Amino acid sequence: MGETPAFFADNLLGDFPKKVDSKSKANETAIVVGSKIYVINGVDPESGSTIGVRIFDKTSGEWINPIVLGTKPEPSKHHSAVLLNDDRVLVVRGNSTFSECFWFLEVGTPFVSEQENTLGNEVVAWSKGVLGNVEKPIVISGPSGVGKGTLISKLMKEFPSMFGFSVSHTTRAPREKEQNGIHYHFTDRTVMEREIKDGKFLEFASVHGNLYGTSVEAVKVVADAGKRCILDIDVQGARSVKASTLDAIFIFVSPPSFEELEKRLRARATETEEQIQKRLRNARAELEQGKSSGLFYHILVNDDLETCYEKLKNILCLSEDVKSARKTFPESIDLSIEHSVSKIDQNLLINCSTAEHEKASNVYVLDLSLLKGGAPGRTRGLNMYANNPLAGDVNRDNQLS
Ligand SMILES: Nc1ncnc2c1ncn2[C@@H]1O[C@H](COP(=O)(O)OP(=O)(O)OP(=O)(O)O)[C@@H](O)[C@H]1O
Ligand SMILES: Nc1nc2c(ncn2[C@@H]2O[C@H](COP(=O)(O)O)[C@@H](O)[C@H]2O)c(=O)[nH]1
Repeated sequence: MGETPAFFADNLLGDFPKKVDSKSKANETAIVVGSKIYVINGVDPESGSTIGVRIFDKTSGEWINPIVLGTKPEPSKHHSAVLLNDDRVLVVRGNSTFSECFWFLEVGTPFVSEQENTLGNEVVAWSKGVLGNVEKPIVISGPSGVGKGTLISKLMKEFPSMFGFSVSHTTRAPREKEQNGIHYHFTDRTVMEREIKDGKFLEFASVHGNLYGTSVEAVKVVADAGKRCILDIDVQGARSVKASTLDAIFIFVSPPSFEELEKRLRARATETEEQIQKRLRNARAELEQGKSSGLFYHILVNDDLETCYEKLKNILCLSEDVKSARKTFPESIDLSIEHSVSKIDQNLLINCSTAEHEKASNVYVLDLSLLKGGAPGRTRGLNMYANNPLAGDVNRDNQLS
């Protein structure tokens, strides 16, 4: 049995408050769940290592080192912890950007129980909290030259904070204006084949003689930014996504005629004649599959661009109201050592006020009512807004001063 840290030895014996934020000078938090106390050690970032978790079993008086699953948060000099629903602990890391601030330690969720049964050991599992009510990803397919990229660019331009593009990997050579990491991750076939074997891809396909694929990371990056992911992939890729765990909306874009498709491909002038011929041959098969496979619930004919774009927005329920309701989250908040957190119903109040900054609007409300997902991936649906107690008004538009 390990040594009980002095700061909460009394609590182990006494009436340790349940469901209450706890904080210690030793950068450890202790959370009571039934007969167990979960001790989270923030670790001094200078000494490295990852954030640690131990369990004290009050019944046996023993310390347990659990198997820790999921991606762990980076060490943090100070953090707070709050128990939610008796099955997960919300950890708020100090001095952190939003994307690294909120973490969930699952201690009694169905996932953890299942893993405990399989592994025959005490298990805890981390998942990262992601801001925003990210909706289903959108898969857009259609023959080469039909206008998928054009429609996606318009959507991203009009709703920059709402949509994020899944940057695919490809073995084809970059076109003149294409940038690595923005339009594609341009890569070698041998490297990509190895990464496919290593399970790094959600889907991949051989398209027009080259390999194309969506990495798991490409989709995660978009979701972590609190945005809805758009995938521009071929029909084979769409089929693989449909068979995967990613729950997406599938849209097929069709040309008004084959002649018009050919005209657009030629006018784009990005392919050689041989490549154009190959793409047109493949287009016939893609059009057939797109319309008859039952894979695509939405089929859009891209005749007049503006009309087609409006129809796309209708499918995605992008009315003017939705547009104006959507606001971006601030980049980061300063959770100094002084911060405190408290839970009221489904809201977590994070108070970062200090003596010097007491006039500043630095009380934040984290809305936990729409949580989705969880370990071993991400816990999504966190919503946050600033609450200025001095003005007595809640600013739900996230416009932090
Ligand atoms: N509705 C439209 N009317 C006329 N031209 C269009 C229309 N939509 C797109 N285009 C043009 O057609 C060409 C092909 O469009 P785009 O590159 O977006 O196709 P794509 O489907 O993304 O092709 P690929 O699959 O090869 O990437 C571009 O030059 C674009 O400007
Ligand atoms: N299955 C996948 N298909 C993809 C992916 N990224 C793009 N594509 C499709 O390839 C063709 C050709 O694209 P181009 O940029 O060379 O013109 C087009 O139909 C895209 O939809 C991917 O990751 N997976």
